[in-house]
Amino acid sequence: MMIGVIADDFTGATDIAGFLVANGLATTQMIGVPEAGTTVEGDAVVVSLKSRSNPAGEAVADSLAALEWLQSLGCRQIFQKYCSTFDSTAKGNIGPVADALMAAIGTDITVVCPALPINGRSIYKGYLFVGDQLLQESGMKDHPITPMTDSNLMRLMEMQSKGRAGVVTTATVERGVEAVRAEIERLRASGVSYVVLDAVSDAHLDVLGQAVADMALVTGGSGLGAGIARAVATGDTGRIEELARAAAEAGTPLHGPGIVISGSCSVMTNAQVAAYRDLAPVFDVDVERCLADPDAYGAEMAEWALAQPQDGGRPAPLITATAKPEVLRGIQARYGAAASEAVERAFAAAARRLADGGIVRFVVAGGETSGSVTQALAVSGFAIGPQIAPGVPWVRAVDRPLSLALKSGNFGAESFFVDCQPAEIRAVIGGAA
Ligand SMILES: Nc1ncnc2c1ncn2[C@@H]1O[C@H](COP(=O)(O)OP(=O)(O)O)[C@@H](O)[C@H]1O
Ligand SMILES: O=C(O)[C@@H](O)C(=O)COP(=O)(O)O
Repeated sequence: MMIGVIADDFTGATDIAGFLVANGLATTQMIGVPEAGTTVEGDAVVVSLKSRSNPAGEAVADSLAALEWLQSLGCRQIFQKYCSTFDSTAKGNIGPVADALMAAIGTDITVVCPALPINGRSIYKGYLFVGDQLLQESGMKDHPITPMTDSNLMRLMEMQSKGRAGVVTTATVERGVEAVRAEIERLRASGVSYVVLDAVSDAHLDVLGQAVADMALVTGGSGLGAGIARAVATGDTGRIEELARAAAEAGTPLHGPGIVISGSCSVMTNAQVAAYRDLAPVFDVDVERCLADPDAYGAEMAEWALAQPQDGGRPAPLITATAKPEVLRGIQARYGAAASEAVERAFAAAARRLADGGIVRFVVAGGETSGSVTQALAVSGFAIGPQIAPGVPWVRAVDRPLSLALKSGNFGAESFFVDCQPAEIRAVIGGAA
């Protein structure tokens, strides 16, 4: 096994797994840390944790347990995967987890690179941009759990971790692989532990992937994962085609009734919900009812969805808690973090009942939301299929007949929920081919 990934949420895990497969590495995604002794074949394995927003001590313990299992498989590189919008404030978990992984692995240096240019996340002089905006000016400033008010990755890492941070700038990246390696070494010798890597294009990620392919620990987003995969994959086009065929077979969504569950409040998910609302039956979640009795209310959502006909070209029903920033601010001012937790718990209860009721295709928007839903479905791992949009592959549960599309908050086009419908339904309601 070459690469072991520890992902801090479930959409992040499917995101990087999809890019590793697309760039030539046979990859399996595990849900939580498998029992000791569990073995997996392939070039890469991704452990999905739900550790982005829990207390740092828990995130560290879960990540170290994942590390131990990955080391038992003989992984020669560990990849700490977090969000391309960093999703980690001054008190966040990325620094504490990175500190703990460095100590456990026995290294004094790692890199920090959440860039994902294909989805508009780029890093310039250590500042993270989302599209044309600094991270702190993007929709991420209003995130319900991790509002991002700083865009400087060096500052964020130094606030969260024990180490000092430095940066390899675009100018160095453009001088090539050896220049990047030399700069990382120079920074290490000067006492830096966290080297932020600038990247504004896939060409930069190619250079970076080659430069860090031999490091024991790297940290970042799926863009760096793709760069490393391109650097270490055999380059044999036959093998890449064979992997693509295997992925298509493993990941092709199952036929049968589906559901769309949306718990992300991102700008893009708001637009996707608005677009799908005109086409499909919709259940708008009442947060107060989630707070009052999440399990009973979740079951009620599921009964509503199961009663919606899906024959005759009708799209899957949508259950949504997605709210605009001003509405969310009101809810949070009134109920605090309990509101988000209650919504997640209600979605978990709904998911269990939906699967028991025969739903075989789950499209879920939001990382925390996807974590709750997937954990409720009690699956142990995913085979990774083709990407619906960059960073969102179809995945197939390995131990039950379930297909899932776990969508990161800001990923996918406005038509994403339509794009996830079977071809015969898209032919009726429109959407991508
Ligand atoms: N209307 C709402 N009120 C309060 N919290 C909400 C509401 N809708 C969703 N949430 C919560 O917001 C969080 C969104 O996070 P997540 O699912 O990770 O989305 P994203 O991928 O956009 O970060 C979840 O915990 C979800 O339960
Ligand atoms: O890099 C990304 O944006 C994703 O891989 C990711 O981590 C998704 O997290 P959410 O936005 O919370 O879904």
